[in-house]
Amino acid sequence: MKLQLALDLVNIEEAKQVVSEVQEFIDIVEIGTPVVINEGLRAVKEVKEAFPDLTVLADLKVMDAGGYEVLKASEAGAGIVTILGATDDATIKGAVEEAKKHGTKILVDMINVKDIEQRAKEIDGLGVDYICVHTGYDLQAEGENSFEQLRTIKRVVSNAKTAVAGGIKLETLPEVIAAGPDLVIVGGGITGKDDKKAVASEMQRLVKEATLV
Ligand SMILES: O=C(CO)[C@H](O)[C@H](O)COP(=O)(O)O
Repeated sequence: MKLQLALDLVNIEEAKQVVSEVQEFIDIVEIGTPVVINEGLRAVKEVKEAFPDLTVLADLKVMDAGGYEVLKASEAGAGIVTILGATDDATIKGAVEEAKKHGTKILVDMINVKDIEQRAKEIDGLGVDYICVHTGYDLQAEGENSFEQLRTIKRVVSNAKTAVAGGIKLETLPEVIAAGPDLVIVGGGITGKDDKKAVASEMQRLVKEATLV
């Protein structure tokens, strides 16, 4: 089980500052969609250059032109690129094909997919690396989370690894870990805390403990 830090509401300098505080406790650093919108793929490039030992995920949430967008993110240094599960199979296949040329991994974000079970089964046959259930900010604000969806994909996905994102906090992490995802993605649960190091350290401890069981 791995821990990914999601950076969403920062610029490049702030991103580097946060990563420098918690880098020893995380496996993957996500350059979130708002950061890419504000700063472009330069954010991926600069963070990868500053932290070459960390895998950088570019949260592009690709919906079309899968091959081209994966190419550009890979050139910038992304080790993982996100594609939306709600898009068509052709886009996902194009992304997977391009990713293989660069050794990049594809994480499919199932945000706003209505029939998670059916779509996860379909996507699991397309050669992607991760299938991720995700409750976005707008539904988090309505009190939703992805924990039940995580149990669903754990049941039906057999090729890809599983991931979960959306509002995970230190207090809810044990419930998430109990469902056994391969990747736990945490944004505000770390970045919103005064002592980011302490929270990230404790999260890493819980994730590692579960991995050893
Ligand atoms: O992709 C995202 C929003 O679309 C976030 O990166 C993801 O939800 C994790 O952040 P948080 O833990 O703050 O919800």
